[in-house]
Amino acid sequence: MNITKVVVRQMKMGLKHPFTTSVGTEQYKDVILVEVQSENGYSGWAESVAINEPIYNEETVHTNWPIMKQFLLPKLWEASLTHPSEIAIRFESVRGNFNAKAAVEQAVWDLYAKEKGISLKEALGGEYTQIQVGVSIGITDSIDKLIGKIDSHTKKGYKRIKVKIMPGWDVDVLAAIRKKFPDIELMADANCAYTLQDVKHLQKLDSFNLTMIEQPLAHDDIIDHAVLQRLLKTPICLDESLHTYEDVRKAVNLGSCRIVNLKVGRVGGLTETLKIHEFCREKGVPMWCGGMLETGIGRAHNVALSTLSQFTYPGDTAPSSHYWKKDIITPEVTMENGVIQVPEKPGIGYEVDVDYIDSLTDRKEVFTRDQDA
Ligand SMILES: O=C(O)CCC(=O)C1=CC=C[C@@H](O)[C@@H]1C(=O)O
Ligand SMILES: [Mg+2]
Repeated sequence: MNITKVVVRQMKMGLKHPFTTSVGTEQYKDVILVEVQSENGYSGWAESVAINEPIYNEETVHTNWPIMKQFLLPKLWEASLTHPSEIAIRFESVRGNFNAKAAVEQAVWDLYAKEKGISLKEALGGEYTQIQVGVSIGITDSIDKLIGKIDSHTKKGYKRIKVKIMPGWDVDVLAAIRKKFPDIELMADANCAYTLQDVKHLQKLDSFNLTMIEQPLAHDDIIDHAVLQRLLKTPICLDESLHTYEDVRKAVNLGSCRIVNLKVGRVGGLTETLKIHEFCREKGVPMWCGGMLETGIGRAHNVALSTLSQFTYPGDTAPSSHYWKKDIITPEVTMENGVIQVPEKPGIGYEVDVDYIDSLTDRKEVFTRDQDA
């Protein structure tokens, strides 16, 4: 693959519904899109999951741009590529900045698959022809409103309901949910809202038959999570704490988690995702695809990686219509009876609506091989 041009865009899309977690509320998304073009005329696409403020991790759309421009994109020109995994090696000298690295690396994976004429699922070694879909419901103004949302989403066929919890919005909420929905597959995401001082309180969650409790403690911890897991019956799933294969290896070996939420943007891309997947497969650790309110381009990547064999739990991979009035891909990602049919077309398998993207674009920069990036 000879990459000749890269287009970086920042666009704004309004979410259909504000999304509230223990760390804040998102009403819209500023999204950085990366398009890599090859001399053969193909375009590979991906998006950064970085948001406007450093509340989920330390990156933002504002940090992504200079890191891509100064340190990542010039590495694309170093030599031609035979496989996208070579990008991850070139990016090793750049510390952190996993969202930015992933967006560039994933776009190269899409380009690679399109040049080969195979789906991204096939390029990754995926197996499933359809994926089970879960939905993540943000914190609401009242328990009744949350119950109403769970009811409507359950009727839409979602295979798993994820609710957000935090101190003061947890035990009563889960008790009300279980009273109304005793049998649904239910999990809770705390987004780092508790500490080891809350152990006694967190042990009350064991009575709600949750499939997992996601990221109860600090975003940069695996030690306290190992202490907590030994005191809980419910499996802990980690999200924010896991940035690399090494983090996952240590967390699993320490007993900090029994389930892994895999967000390709959090771990720096699909090559690292495959390393983590292989480790979890060998250790028998179940995985699922986490979401970052992606547009259709990021969603398409998530659908493809959810076909890997160890992704045995429904992911946060709701269809386009759950988030957007109009998505930036055609067809949009749709769901029937709680499953998404995995596209078999080359690359991410959906057409990118470039005209619509350009109508939403606030900033755009073109980088070429013979330019000082
Ligand atoms: O994309 C989705 O539907 C999942 C959304 C979601 O749960 C999250 C999005 C962004 C950051 C987090 O607050 C949270 C998560 O922790 O998974
Ligand atoms: Mg999470």
